[in-house]
Amino acid sequence: MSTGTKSPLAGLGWAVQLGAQALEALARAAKLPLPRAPATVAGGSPEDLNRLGEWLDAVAQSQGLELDLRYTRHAEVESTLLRASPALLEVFTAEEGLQLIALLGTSAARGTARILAPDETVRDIPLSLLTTSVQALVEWDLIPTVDRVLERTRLPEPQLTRARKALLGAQLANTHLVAARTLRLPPGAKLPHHLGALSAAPRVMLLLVLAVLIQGCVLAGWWLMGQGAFEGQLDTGWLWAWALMGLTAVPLQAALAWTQGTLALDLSALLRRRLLTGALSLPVDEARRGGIGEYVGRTFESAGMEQMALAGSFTSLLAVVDLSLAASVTLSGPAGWLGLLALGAYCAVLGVLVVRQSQLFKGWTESRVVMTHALIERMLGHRTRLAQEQPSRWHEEEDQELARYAEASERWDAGTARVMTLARRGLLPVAIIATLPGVLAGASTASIAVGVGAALLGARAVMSLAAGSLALVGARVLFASVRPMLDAARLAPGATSHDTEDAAPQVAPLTSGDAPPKDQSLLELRDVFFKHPTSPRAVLERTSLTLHPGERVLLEGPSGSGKSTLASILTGLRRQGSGVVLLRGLDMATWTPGGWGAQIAGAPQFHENHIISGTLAMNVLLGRAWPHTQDDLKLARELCEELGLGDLLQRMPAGVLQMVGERGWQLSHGEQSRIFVARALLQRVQVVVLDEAFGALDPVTMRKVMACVEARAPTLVVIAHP
Ligand SMILES: Nc1ncnc2c1ncn2[C@@H]1O[C@H](COP(=O)(O)OP(=O)(O)OP(=O)(O)O)[C@@H](O)[C@H]1O
Repeated sequence: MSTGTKSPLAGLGWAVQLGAQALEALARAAKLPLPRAPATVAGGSPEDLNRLGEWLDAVAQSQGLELDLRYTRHAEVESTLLRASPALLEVFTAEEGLQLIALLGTSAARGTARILAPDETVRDIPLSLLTTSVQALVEWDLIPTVDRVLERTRLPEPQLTRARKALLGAQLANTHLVAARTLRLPPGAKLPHHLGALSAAPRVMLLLVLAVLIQGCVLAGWWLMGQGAFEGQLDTGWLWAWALMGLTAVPLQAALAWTQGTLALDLSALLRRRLLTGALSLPVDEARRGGIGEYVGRTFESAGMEQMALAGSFTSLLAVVDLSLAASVTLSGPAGWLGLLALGAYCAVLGVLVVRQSQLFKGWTESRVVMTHALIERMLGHRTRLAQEQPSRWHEEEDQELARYAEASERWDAGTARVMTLARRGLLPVAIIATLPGVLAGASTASIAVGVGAALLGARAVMSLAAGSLALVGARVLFASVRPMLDAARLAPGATSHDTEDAAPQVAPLTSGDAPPKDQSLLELRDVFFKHPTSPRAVLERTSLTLHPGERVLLEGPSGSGKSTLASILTGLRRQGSGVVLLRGLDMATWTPGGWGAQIAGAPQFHENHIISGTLAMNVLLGRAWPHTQDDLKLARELCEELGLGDLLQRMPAGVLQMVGERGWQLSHGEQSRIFVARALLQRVQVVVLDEAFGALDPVTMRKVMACVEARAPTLVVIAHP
């Protein structure tokens, strides 16, 4: 495929070994915050190009950032690149092989891409060139075949190039590839950093300016009309001026809606990402405390919070602009300072009523959360209750919960109706009373008209402000129930690195598969103590354990003695109460959760583990980078066969790509437990911890599984009953 000519991308791509520098330069150019002390990543450069993605993820994490994969079809690479920046791209050229491109931006109109070259100069290149180089990642092994076909056609250039492109496009129509890795802040990064990255402050300023301009146009229009009418010269010129003011407001209104809509979308996406990350990072005991029902309840509440917070903030913001204009018009009307005082006092009364509403909303929300929790519990325990509970008791609690909910709803609705009616109708009479002294003192007709206009404007602003404030107090109440999840997002990988100004450096995932020398300890526990907050006695007391590379350890103990608790500490799911836990000589506190997880994997007890709805391959390769490579799929098949699942694979029409889980092929107890073992073994970690993983297996299968685990796990901890 070599043409002997210089590649158009020559000198513009970063060598793969310079991936860390490329990421840092890209982050700086894209104005993303970098930590003062980046975390350590073992292995300065990727040793295995098949694991380049994992290595880049680890580097991004060490810099307090994350890479979001833009996985797309061959034909859609260009449209994906248009929305991907800032991003790191893997490209393939015949002359330089695999390289990285730091993409800063794209322009669809000009068809160009702005990239950061290794000498840190910014260059514009054709977007099509970038697209072709990305597509070449999956094309290169097809090109010789396509060229052989085209050779016989003896097509001249440029038809030959076009024909090659068309043939490759047709062949690879359903092939997926990673078009780009977008560099962004992890969801758990500090809120000001996220708001800065979204340019939230200038966008809010723009909103305010647009709102003032729109109201200015409306007021100017009415002033023109009023002026013309009262001076008796309402000719066509005045009407044109009025119409012009009205028309000017139309594009401004469209710009306002666009700015508000796009900002709301960005903020809502940020909130959802943060919630999702938080839900997955909740400490295991905290997540369990409320149970699955409370989890689901909180998720529902988060949707309500998002809606109320966004709608409430925008409505209140625009209402404040309207109210300020209404106040200034009131001042120039016959009511003057008295009118302003009346407006202020009225807003204060409404404010008190709105705050009172928050108590009612809290009660309503609590009864709703209790109801959701109870409903989920009932659904989960449905069969048990059908079989074992007295039918007469089935709906007893449900009826009581419903009655409490209906009562709380009624109180909230009645209160809201009162506030809104007062906001809608109450200000006008107050404004008229405040205007009376001015009118009696002989104010002119024009001045009275201004007073009426101010009252109408004020009434509208007060109504919007009341609606916005009600939504905001509601959002505040819901925030309290969603807060644990939002806070937990800060525990997610990469999220803590920006806060390391005085904290200890964190160790990001080590991508190197090297184990320490055999005489050095790999994992060490010294005098570990652990107690559940709700329990008076400790589960683990002065527990010590040293594990060297390659060792096989069997942990036995009676039921309730703390074996699973110890396993959860080893796998990093729980932090010990006191004592020392060292991995490769480094204390647990110095590792990021991702860094620890990249070294030790565990298969939790059966009832704690889960088959995810998806393909069998996805279930066993859960710990590997997405998308799966052909090598990964081959290994997954091999391992399943070693674990005695070969027969199952043959029965499944789609083999390892068969859908399993709740909505797919229903796996038996023993099959599921072997999938859990395969999942732990395929994580490319140094230590595998299996917690009662063989309980559901017959003796022959168990021997087979044990042999496979012995052969595959570099270092092994098996937990079992005596
Ligand atoms: N949230 C909690 N609050 C208080 N005690 C708890 C909590 N969770 C677990 N425990 C207790 O901690 C102890 C240790 O539990 P663990 O699951 O580690 O035991 P185990 O040795 O693995 O038992 P088994 O062999 O039966 O699985 C048990 O007595 C359990 O009841």
